[in-house]
Amino acid sequence: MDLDTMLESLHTQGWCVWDDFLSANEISALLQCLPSEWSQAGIGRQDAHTHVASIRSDKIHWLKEEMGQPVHHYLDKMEVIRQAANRYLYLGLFEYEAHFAKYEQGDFYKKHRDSFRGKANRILTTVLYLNDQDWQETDGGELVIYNDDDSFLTKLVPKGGRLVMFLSEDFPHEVLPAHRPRFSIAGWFRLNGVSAGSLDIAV
Ligand SMILES: O=C(O)CCC(=O)C(=O)O
Ligand SMILES: [Fe+2]
Repeated sequence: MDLDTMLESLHTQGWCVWDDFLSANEISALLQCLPSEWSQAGIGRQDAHTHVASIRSDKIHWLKEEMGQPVHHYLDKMEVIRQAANRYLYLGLFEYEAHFAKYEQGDFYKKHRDSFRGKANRILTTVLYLNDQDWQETDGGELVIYNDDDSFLTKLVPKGGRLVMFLSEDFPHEVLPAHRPRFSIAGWFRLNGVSAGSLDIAV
């Protein structure tokens, strides 16, 4: 996979898988940047963090440039993707927000969409896996992606260096319970969220 193939896949099918997007060395450098403190993940931006536990049990920590050179390097690569997606797919992506996610044994994220039609804000979802290369199906934690009509599309093991991207509105997806600790960076390219006259920009 390269940038052109990625753009072509996003254009024709709305999703793509880029294996070895980062090398094993780049992944271990990112793992050195993992935070020591994690927050229980929420659902939705305005959500009061209620009823969350039945839907997702992962823990997250938002990425910041200051977290170190490997994070900086990752965000630089995402910036290249943002500009390419805007230039060739006219997606109008304005910014990128991303968090580390930690799924401990048994953790899951039930089927959901990352964005809802009409509230277009998150446009393009990215998930980069920070696990070993040899993650097996028996280790659980697969990402299952569905079509817009909820029919099964594909099931992907979260092996290290793999980058998955899909249009946030169009693909319901879920994370099956992990049988061993599972680390990732989940991110979203967003529009400049001017809604109801108020600016909604990730900080
Ligand atoms: O970790 C994954 O494979 C997907 C995570 C996800 O769906 C999310 O954070 O919204
Ligand atoms: Fe998601």
